[in-house]
Amino acid sequence: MATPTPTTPSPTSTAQQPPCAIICIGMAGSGKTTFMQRINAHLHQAHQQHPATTAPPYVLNLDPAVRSVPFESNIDIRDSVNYKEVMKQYNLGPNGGILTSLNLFATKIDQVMGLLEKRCLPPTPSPPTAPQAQTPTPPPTQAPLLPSHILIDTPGQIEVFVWSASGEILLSSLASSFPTVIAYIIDTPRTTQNTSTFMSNMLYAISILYKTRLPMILVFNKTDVKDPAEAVEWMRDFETFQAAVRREEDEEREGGGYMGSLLNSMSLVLEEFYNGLGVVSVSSMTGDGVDAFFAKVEEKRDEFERDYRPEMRKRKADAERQKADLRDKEVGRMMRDMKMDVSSKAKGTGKYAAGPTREEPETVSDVEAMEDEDSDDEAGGGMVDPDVDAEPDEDAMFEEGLKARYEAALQERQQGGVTAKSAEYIRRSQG
Ligand SMILES: Nc1nc2c(ncn2[C@@H]2O[C@H](COP(=O)(O)OP(=O)(O)OP(=O)(O)O)[C@@H](O)[C@H]2O)c(=O)[nH]1
Repeated sequence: MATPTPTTPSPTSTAQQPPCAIICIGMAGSGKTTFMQRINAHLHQAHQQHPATTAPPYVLNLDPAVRSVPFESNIDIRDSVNYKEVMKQYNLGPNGGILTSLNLFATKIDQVMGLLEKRCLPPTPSPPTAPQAQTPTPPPTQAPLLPSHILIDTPGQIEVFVWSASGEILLSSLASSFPTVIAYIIDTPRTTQNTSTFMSNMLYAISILYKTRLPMILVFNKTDVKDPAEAVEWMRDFETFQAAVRREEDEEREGGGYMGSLLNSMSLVLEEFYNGLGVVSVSSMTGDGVDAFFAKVEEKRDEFERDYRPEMRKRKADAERQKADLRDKEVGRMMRDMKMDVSSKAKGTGKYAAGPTREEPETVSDVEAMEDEDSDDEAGGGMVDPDVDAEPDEDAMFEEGLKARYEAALQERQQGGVTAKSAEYIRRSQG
């Protein structure tokens, strides 16, 4: 099998640009792993041809159930989680095993992201130090080339990855550090068999798009077996699709009815969705269309920076604002509770009531004696006891200090961030 030479020396980006993360998602057997192998080989080849300007990709395998991976991964979920052992230990079936393995892996997301950022992002410049006399400045060293792409293979059970808490943690963590694009791999021969299979696959893609809110490229794979031109035409022109539906109905002379009209209505609704998608035809077997795929990735990278990143920042800022509001409310509530405690203490009704309790008078002479005591107290009332006067200030300072500490503690707890909190949630749910 002839391997085509990459025509674009750098389908890749400039050296110090953060790499684009490409997440390969697709139904079981659609060819994700073969596609990963192909684009990985393509980037390695580009690196060999232009070692001074391009670096090899950084590769992650997130499929815990795959027996062997035909490419070398820098991070492999199987190194930290034993899928078979997980199934045995938790008494799970294959899907539960994959889900639990992903959950266990997601508890290490901080380490994974730390590693990714260390390997794939330029080092943050250290703060300038005061210039010292006689110390010659060392010549600037050449920064190592950064990978232009991060490639991620996922399990074939799409729902397990996309709709799980761990999948969400992995995706959102990646997207918060790198421009991220989803490559939705489609098994062209199977998907374009008929209009309803095609529509089912498109609905799957749309649900992933809306769930992840990341730019998406539809990769029609296995084009060496079947040309996706007809399916692409169905996306571009809904009338062609509706004509195909009618043709199928005529041929089958059954089914028609609601199915045909449902497909027709959906083709109208989906027109908007198709417009936002990148579509490429690829053969992972022959390498056909890989250059076009990387060109599309660059387009989507720009789209991510232009549309998705500001949207992500806005969502993050909203979440931060909500957290801050919640924190203020909690502090307010606590301070109100404390004030109630203090006032009940002042009235002497609580168990910490201030001062010695007074005995109840039993006789008239007792009452007279007590009144005398009171008037004696009042006589000296003009004198201000400095200790008594200082009390409210001390209380206020104590209250302020407590409030500050409480706010700091709340902030610290909340700054544990989504990932740590979610990881904690997963850990608990595993228990
Ligand atoms: N003819 C042809 N076959 C392909 C192509 N891409 C993948 N295949 C075949 O499709 C089958 C499935 O490919 P995989 O790469 O294992 O698919 P996958 O999506 O990773 O599968 P899961 O890991 O089970 O989800 C294999 O037999 C591949 O050889 C292609 O472009 N052309």
